[in-house]
Amino acid sequence: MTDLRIENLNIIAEETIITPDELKKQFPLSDVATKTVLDGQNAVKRILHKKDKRLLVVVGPCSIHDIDAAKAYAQKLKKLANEVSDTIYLVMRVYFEKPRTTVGWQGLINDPYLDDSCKVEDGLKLARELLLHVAELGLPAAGEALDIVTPQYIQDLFSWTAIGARTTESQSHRNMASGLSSVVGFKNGTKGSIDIAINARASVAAPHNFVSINPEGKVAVVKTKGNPNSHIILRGGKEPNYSSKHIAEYEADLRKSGLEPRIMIDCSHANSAKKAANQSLVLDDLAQQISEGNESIMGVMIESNLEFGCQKLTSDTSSLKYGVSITDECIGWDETEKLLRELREKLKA
Ligand SMILES: O=C[C@H](O)[C@H](O)COP(=O)(O)O
Ligand SMILES: C=C(OP(=O)(O)O)C(=O)O
Repeated sequence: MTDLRIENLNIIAEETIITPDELKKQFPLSDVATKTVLDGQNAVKRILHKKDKRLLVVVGPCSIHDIDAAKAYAQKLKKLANEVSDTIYLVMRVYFEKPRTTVGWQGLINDPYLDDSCKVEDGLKLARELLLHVAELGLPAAGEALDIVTPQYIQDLFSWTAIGARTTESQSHRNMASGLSSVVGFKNGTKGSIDIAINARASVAAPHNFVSINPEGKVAVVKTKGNPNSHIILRGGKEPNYSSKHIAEYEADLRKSGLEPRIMIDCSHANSAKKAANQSLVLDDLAQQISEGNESIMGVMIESNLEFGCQKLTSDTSSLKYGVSITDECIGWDETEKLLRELREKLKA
């Protein structure tokens, strides 16, 4: 018999999950966590608007795949954050959502057991529990908002948010980011286009209306008033784009668009040719530019983990090495500590 179906031809299953309100009831914000996020959001806003002269450093694993390792990393980072806090404001990269060039593991929320079982509800619970743990240490957290619905579940625990290179030009992401309470950074495109990040800044500052879900999990039209707190992130494209020549050009582009030139530089991705060992070269160059008087560099991003490098995710997850990234290469903890202490000395000088 002819199959007469005209929709859902490619859908295998649909499963309803916990609502944002229910998840927040299970993992409520404590007073300490609330204070961490509020202080974190405000500190980043002050840095963005030049009311705080410190350099914002977003540092941490390329992706979180092991909760215990992430907690151990957060513990170390909190100590270092206190040590360098006179010149550097540290925010931990707690990235749960990974965009892929083609296909691959899409992060802890999408697939928490790393085995394609894709237990998203468990992923959301693990993510919220870890974010609460980090906030209760007094450490602010940074995330990439890749999925446009999951912010309803966890965004109250982030002090800074990125929109990635593959989604900066997306209307849905700009709509969603216009409603975020934190500062939002827009990456340049994977091929190096800066105009999409500049346009995203203009877009995100404006009010938007879009379909999403509300805290009770019902489909809702969300109306935003626009997010006035944004900046661009240089992550390299066909080639690195952090040199003083590149930065001067982008400062001029931002000014031409009527935007304050506020720029974060990602030491990883195409700026390091995805080689973790190159991140220190980028950081050195930026420290030099700042000491020579550059005032638009407001932040840097570093991909760092407990251990150097990366490892392939295989079906035998029990063979994974502790503290090693399963996505992009990261620098290890010892180097992270050394680089940030040196950066502090250079900035002080
Ligand atoms: O930061 C992570 C990766 O660069 C990004 O998710 C793309 O990864 P892929 O090219 O390995 O898919
Ligand atoms: C995916 C990331 O970066 P980009 O969007 O620049 O590729 C990231 O920072 O994890």
